Amino acid sequence: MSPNGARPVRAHASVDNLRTYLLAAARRDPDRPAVIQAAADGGLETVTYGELERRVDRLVDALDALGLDVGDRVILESDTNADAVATLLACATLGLPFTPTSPEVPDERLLTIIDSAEPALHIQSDHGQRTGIPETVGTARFGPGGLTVERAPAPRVRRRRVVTPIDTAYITFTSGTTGRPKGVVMSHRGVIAFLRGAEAARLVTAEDRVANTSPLQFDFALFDIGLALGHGATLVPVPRARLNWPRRFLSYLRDAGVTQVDGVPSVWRPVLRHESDLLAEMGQEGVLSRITFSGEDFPLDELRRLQELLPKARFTNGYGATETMAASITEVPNPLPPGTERLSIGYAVAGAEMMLLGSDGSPVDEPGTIGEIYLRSPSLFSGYWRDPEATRAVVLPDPLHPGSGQVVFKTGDLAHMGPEGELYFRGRVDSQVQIRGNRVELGEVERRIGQFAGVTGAVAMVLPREDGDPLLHAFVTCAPAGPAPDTREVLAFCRAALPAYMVPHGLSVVNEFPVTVNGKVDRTALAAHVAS
Ligand SMILES: Nc1ncnc2c1ncn2[C@@H]1O[C@H](COS(=O)(=O)NC(=O)C[C@H](N)c2cccc(Br)c2)[C@@H](O)[C@H]1O
Repeated sequence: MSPNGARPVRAHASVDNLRTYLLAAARRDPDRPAVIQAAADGGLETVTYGELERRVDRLVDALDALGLDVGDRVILESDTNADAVATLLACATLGLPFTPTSPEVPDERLLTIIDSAEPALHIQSDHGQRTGIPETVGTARFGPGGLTVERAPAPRVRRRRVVTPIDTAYITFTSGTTGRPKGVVMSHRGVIAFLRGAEAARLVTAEDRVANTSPLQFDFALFDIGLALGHGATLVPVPRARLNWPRRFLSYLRDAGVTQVDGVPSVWRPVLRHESDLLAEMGQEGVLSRITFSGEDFPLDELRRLQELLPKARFTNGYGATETMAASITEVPNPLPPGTERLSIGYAVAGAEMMLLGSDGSPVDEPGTIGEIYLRSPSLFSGYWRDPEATRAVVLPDPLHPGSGQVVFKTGDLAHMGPEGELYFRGRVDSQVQIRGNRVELGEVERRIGQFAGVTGAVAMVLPREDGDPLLHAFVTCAPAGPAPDTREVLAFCRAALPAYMVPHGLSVVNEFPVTVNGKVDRTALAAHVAS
């Protein structure tokens, strides 16, 4: 509280603020490396925890001078790097919710987000290319030299005094399967609760160098920042240009001394296809000690090939949704036991609990029976931005104690329980399709096709049709060396193991699967492929 009770010059961050949590290591050992990143001259540069904190505080002063109030939104558009991290920490210090986005997000999507979030400020890096930000939004740039304001935000009255743990740390807009982006509002308390829960998984020590390969608007990137800095380790953001060149990607990891790589399964596809020898060499060196993946099922044949090349590495399957940051972190045996059909998503992280409910809302505790995952978690989001109806659809009264005021998160994911209560992902509720009156889990079809010799990946979907039943169609990628698999043989292979209604009506061989900006397989783009 300010001494004479007058409006404070700036709200001060209390306990449990993203900035205090992520810069704790700067107290202990300011000279340790916080970020190792690509330098302008093409080499690498290190930013220590002490230097990072200095940049944060300089940005706090500059942002504070703009007179924004706790809760005023800031769009942070950048690749992941030390100055982007400093900027989001400066926002956290002042209680300014940041909406992370990245340069490759198309203009019209950014404008949709701006229209919804009504931010006070858009900040991009010194060399950011974005133009056309609406006049109602202030604009600024950040860099190692601090903040440059191009257009000051409209003045406003400051009403808040303290940034509390339940204030919003970030609002990240998910594309959402329904198309209209939904703003996931995450509080400081929520994101810190998940990061604390993840600490119990002991993924990282202070000596680790954690490579982030996700774009900033994907909360996997925020997790990587939190995981690395929260443990006093070193974050190594991988420039997107490097990700598309497997050789440059691997040499970057090697040059930076990366010990862990976090990313969605698709980041490994080009490496497996073009640079398996170099990866095998690195596997023998034993520097890469952990691979953490999340976002979607890791196709098992690709995972097995990755494990063969990295026999000394540990593998971690991170499962969960942005609405709770995530839910579980599960060690994957390396090598996968032969005959493994599915990866476990284990148990919720410390402090949270997953349970299965049947479509009638009653608990499912019979091993093997499919139910929908409901999550009880302190990292539950505050709700969808300006969309109470969508919020009410997924934040539900605790099914075990409906009158208690307790709520759980309805994940929309299906799973079955194993013998010890560990869960196995069985697809999304909305990826169950009806084919000729039969319920089909597309993942089952994909799994069968993926077992066909020479097929390296399979995606199944129903293609809408004006008249008659929707048609089941499959897309496959195949090994670059071998011949393209014969469609008739693949469909016969499916018929040998699947009921007729689960056998695709058509099959298309594609060179590679298109991916969304977050790196997940882009099913919409695939469907358009057939329509074209
Ligand atoms: N490991 C899996 N196996 C299978 N299906 C997965 C996995 N992880 C997700 N999914 C699917 O993706 C949905 C959710 O998508 S999301 O909101 O974009 N979030 C994400 O993908 C990433 C997630 N926020 C996250 C962020 C940081 C760390 C971790 Br650790 C996880 C889930 O509901 C699942 O359907």
